[in-house]
Amino acid sequence: MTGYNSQNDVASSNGNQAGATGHKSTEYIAQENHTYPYEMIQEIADFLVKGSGIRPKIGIICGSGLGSLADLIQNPKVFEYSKIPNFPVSTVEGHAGKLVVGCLEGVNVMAMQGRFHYYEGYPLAKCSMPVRVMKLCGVEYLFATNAAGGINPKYAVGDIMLMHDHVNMLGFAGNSPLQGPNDPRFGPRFPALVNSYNKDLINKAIDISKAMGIESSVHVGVYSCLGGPTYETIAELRALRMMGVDAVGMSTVHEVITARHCDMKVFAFSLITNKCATEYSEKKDEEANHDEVMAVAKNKQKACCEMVSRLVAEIQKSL
Ligand SMILES: O=P(O)(O)O[C@@H]1C[C@H](O)[C@@H](CO)O1
Ligand SMILES: Nc1nc2[nH]cnc2c(=O)[nH]1
Repeated sequence: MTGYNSQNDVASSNGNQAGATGHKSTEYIAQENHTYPYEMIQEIADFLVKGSGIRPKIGIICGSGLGSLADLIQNPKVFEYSKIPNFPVSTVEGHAGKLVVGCLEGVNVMAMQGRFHYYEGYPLAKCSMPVRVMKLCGVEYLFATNAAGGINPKYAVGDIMLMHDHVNMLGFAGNSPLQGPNDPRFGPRFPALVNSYNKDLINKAIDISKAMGIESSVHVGVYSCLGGPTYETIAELRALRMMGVDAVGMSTVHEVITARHCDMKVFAFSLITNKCATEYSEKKDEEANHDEVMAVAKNKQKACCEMVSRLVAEIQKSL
């Protein structure tokens, strides 16, 4: 271990502060931005590969209430986040805080039962750090799932939206998981994000939805991530709709950015857990709440699990 702890007080690591030239070292700037050096990510990846004896090809991030996706995994080796060196811990209900490594449909996979959100107090680089860990474990495909509010009036609660693009509201505000010094071993300084969501995987998922008989409740749309933890105001929802956003949440975008930066193929979907009101109303039952989000996710976990395992089986055919 390098001994570096991203939660350390930056000022206490005086060895890395501005030198005689007045310039801050790259390592110091990395610490200041709470980014993880490549070597530290490598150490976490080595710990997981050694501990599981597996090099996963697909990484899965389970959204709120969708942790049962990881229960599909055969011969699972389970790592509690608190036992993984330098890993953050999950603090949100519906995010168990476990990493499950094993086999799904004949493919080695790694699933996060619990992700890290910006509103938990973690900087974006820390929220999406596990994606880099996945990469160094050998992961080539990222499957990211989330619970989201449906803004598109055609979406119903319980529908699935396959993400084909996103609007990065945190990025509009100047925040990025790639902020700070760039390590080219992960990817380029200025990555392009057009075609971030793999078209082939989206098409396969559409075919799967037809085979499952659920195509009328599966859509292809645009997701936007806000910082949370508040749900949106009516004015914000109207603005998002005008921007072409179909579903809104508090995650995924920074994970996708990190995955594309290191050239992973990305598939992502939102489970629509609530309809976002765009008209003013005093009715309490029209307000979004996390209990409803969790209940809908629990109800729909079977379909979500089937979608994921069938898509993994499709990937297996092409390996
Ligand atoms: O982790 P995801 O994006 O699935 O969770 C969503 C966003 C918040 O964490 C929570 C709000 O209910 O659900
Ligand atoms: N931001 C946001 N996140 C959600 N997660 C589940 N539902 C919602 C929602 O309506 N808004």
